[in-house]
Amino acid sequence: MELPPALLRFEPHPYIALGAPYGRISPFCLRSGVVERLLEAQRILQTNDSDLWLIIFDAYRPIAVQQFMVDWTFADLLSHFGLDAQRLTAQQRSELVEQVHRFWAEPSLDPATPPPHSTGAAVDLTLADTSGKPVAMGGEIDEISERSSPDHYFEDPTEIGRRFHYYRARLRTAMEEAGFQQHPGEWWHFSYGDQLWAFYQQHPTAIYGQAQ
Ligand SMILES: C[C@@H](N)C(=O)N[C@H](C)C(=O)O
Ligand SMILES: [Zn+2]
Repeated sequence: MELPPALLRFEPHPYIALGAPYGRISPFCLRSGVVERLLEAQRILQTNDSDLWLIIFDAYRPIAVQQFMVDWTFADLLSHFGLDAQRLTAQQRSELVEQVHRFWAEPSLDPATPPPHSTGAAVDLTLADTSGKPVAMGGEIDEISERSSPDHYFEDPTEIGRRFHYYRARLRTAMEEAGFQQHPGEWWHFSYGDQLWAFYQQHPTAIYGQAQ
């Protein structure tokens, strides 16, 4: 189902802005059981701090878009390091591919291993203030760096580091209390009912497979 207006979203959608092939499909869709839990997470968040809101960065992602974003991220890394795709050594290529797949799931077409967002059960999100502006979390969503680890600022003694950790903890606590599982390497990625959730929650199987 389409996300309700009670949940803020990034506009324009970041991957549509990059030209990702959604066709007529909305990226702001999720399983209804997942939407209910998101609303519950926002309610929990606001019982502790009424000035904070959830803001959705990305939700449902067709496999063609997963492939597009894997290719886009590879090209972005090439340009970041000033490398030419035609002149890569085998080792350089495999190191770049490994970096991409530390953050992006394989765009698998096998129904037994669907990419998380293709199930409609995974969501990338952050916190916003009362004006709808995303809160500084000490790293950008989709950033390929050590800062993306949820506990990156855990022992940071600086005031700003403590603030980043505080907001990351607020997001995680609200989402976990509503039943979500956080990705161990990405502070912004949560799911309910997909394979990653089942693995960490020791649930015998995922609740949701690839959505059509
Ligand atoms: C990179 C991020 N947007 C993301 O969603 N990562 C997970 C692991 C995925 O690709 O499903
Ligand atoms: Zn994600």
